[in-house]
Amino acid sequence: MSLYCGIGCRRKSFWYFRLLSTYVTKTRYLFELKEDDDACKKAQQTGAFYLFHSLAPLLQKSGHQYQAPRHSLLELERLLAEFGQDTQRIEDSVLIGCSEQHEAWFALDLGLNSSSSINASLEKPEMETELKGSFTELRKALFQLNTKDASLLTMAQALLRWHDAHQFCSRSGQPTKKNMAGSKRVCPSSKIIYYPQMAPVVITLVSDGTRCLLARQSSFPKGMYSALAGFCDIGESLEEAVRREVAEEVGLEVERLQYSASQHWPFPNSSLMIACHATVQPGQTEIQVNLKELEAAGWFSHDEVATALRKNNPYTQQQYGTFWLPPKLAIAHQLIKEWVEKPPCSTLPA
Ligand SMILES: NC(=O)c1ccc[n+]([C@@H]2O[C@H](COP(=O)([O-])OP(=O)(O)OC[C@H]3O[C@@H](n4cnc5c(N)ncnc54)[C@H](O)[C@@H]3O)[C@@H](O)[C@H]2O)c1
Ligand SMILES: [Mg+2]
Repeated sequence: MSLYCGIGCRRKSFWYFRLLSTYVTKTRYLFELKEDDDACKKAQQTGAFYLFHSLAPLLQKSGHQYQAPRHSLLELERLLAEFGQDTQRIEDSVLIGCSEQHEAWFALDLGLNSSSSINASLEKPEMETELKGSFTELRKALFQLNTKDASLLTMAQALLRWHDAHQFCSRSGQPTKKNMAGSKRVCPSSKIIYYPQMAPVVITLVSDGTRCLLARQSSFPKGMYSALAGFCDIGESLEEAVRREVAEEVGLEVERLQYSASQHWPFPNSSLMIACHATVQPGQTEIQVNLKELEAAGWFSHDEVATALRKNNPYTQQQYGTFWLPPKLAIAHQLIKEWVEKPPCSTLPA
């Protein structure tokens, strides 16, 4: 529908403007902060900082949940001063988002070696006491965070990790310099601009019409089965990557494919998970597991998967070693849930 309504629908266009404007102005504001170092530095004055130490976010435990506290620039400056550190270190922070009221959010790692300050890693236990929290490995805490914090922290960690790993130009060998927001790094010598990257990964739930195929790697927690996943090769389309991965890992040829959703996944590095449903012909379901990639794979009935989804509690099932599925936050869970609620034989085009 056009946004340029006549007088007759003034009320409607007003609401459209209101609905769009919050998101659009927020997006434009973030774009400005990425492009303009001065504007970004100014945004730090009224912004909020999420703290990390060697890529582990500062978290506070409340019951079974974790929360990520935020600190103002003033609090951060006070903290650094208290530990005898240079406030120049704040320039290492990266922009990770903003509120609807345009309070900019930044992430800063106090443990990684700083490029803008001569100070090495700050003392972790003292910091934790002072900050009334603990720097917790994200892999351990991810599933006990709310969705908003989980998404912000995984993005922040990925960006901080990328900066830490791209301090030098691969052409000139000279140090690269990050822009204020951390949306790129530039080599002053070769003039090459480096942008943060993530690797595309396909994740596919294969079905034969009545059953779905689940597999596990030896590195998975005991008893956990998931959909088939694999990194895209360079030059491959999404469809080619799915076809190749399924053939490589279980020796099957998929014939129909349906895109479901995507997700940023931080482990072990930054990946863009692209989730799909795929089918094989009912007569061509014999699995040949590639043991270099997988520990086991098998067909599971609708009832088995529906029961596992209902009971899914990684904390208890890991202990008893029963068959269980990835937790809610993982896109594999969403893909499996989608199949249980609407098996793909009824959703895929003929
Ligand atoms: N979010 C989810 O629900 C979910 C579920 C399953 C897997 N995953 C993620 O998907 C990713 C890929 O799955 P996989 O391990 O089965 O992949 P895979 O089947 O492609 O096998 C991994 C191997 O691929 C090679 N490889 C090729 N390109 C690579 C790259 N850019 N980075 C790292 N290795 C590369 C390496 O040899 C590596 O050992 C994993 O990182 C895993 O964490 C996420
Ligand atoms: Mg794989």
